[in-house]
Amino acid sequence: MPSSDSVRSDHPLILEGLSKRFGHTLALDGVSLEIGPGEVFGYLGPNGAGKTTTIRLVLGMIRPTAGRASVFGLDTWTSAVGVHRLVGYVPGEPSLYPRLTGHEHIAYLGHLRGRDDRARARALADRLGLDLDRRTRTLSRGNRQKLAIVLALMSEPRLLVLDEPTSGLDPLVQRQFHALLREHTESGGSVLLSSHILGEVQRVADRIGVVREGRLVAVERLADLSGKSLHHVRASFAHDVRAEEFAGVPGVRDVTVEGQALSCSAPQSALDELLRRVTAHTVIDFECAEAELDEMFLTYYGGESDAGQPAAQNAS
Ligand SMILES: Nc1ncnc2c1ncn2[C@@H]1O[C@H](COP(=O)(O)OP(=O)(O)OP(=O)(O)O)[C@@H](O)[C@H]1O
Repeated sequence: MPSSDSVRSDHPLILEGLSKRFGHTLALDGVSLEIGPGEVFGYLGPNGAGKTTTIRLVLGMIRPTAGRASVFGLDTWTSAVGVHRLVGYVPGEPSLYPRLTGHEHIAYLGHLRGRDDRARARALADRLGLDLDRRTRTLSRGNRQKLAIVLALMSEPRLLVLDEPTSGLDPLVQRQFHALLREHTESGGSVLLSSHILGEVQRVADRIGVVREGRLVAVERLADLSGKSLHHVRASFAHDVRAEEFAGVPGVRDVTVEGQALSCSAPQSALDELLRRVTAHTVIDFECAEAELDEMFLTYYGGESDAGQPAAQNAS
């Protein structure tokens, strides 16, 4: 039988009853979670839910009020230096030295870490289309984000912690970035990916945790969550339509029809049938947009704070 410590040291990340209080604010309230080798865990929540607080605890930047976080068995507060060797971090707003170039950042970090990752960093920059010769103060937000990704990935960390990493990246670069994440997980690396946008994590995550008011209210496999993601649908037709035609689709809600215009909300699982009914008519305009995550919370995890408890028990 392996000892409990050796079990822990196999785990890229374990949160156990992790809580953080700032004065009167309980920013994080007893979050427990395990991320396995090769797993991408999407950590979703609206603004102020506690995502950044969790990341700061995972990186050992702040001390838990209760509970603990460990990375490969190392307590992130008491062994922060060891943890930093294993973790690559991409912040939402990278803090870079404005007068240094990309190359100089790479050399500086390599010096701090005592290793030479320049060749790998150059290869990463090439794939992302980043010019390492420019001073970072002249870089666009997207290029600053690319540099942060290069700096986090170049040392081949075993756990990547990403805070809304693709918010400044164009779709082509996002695709490259997702390919890099896949390579990372295929070689056994793990990812904690925090975001308030479901779409951002949906493309890459294996499991998704929903955090609200400091509590983990649900943990689900991606396949189960995607059927629930809520969409707003609007359509204009060449002639009058009746609300009943659309209201009959299971899951479709808030159906309103005003003359020739339909609007309603539908979970992803209902879109196919809804579209069939829409295209039975002559469509002159159509719009389908994923609802903001906050709204999805209100729909599936809102109301009573215990709404997501059964799902939360699946946290493993
Ligand atoms: N240093 C601090 N002092 C006081 N309150 C804080 C501090 N840091 C965070 N909080 C509070 O803790 C709660 C959680 O904040 P946190 O930044 O973790 O949320 P978040 O999910 O990352 O939100 P966002 O997406 O807006 O970054 C908020 O109510 C926030 O105001």
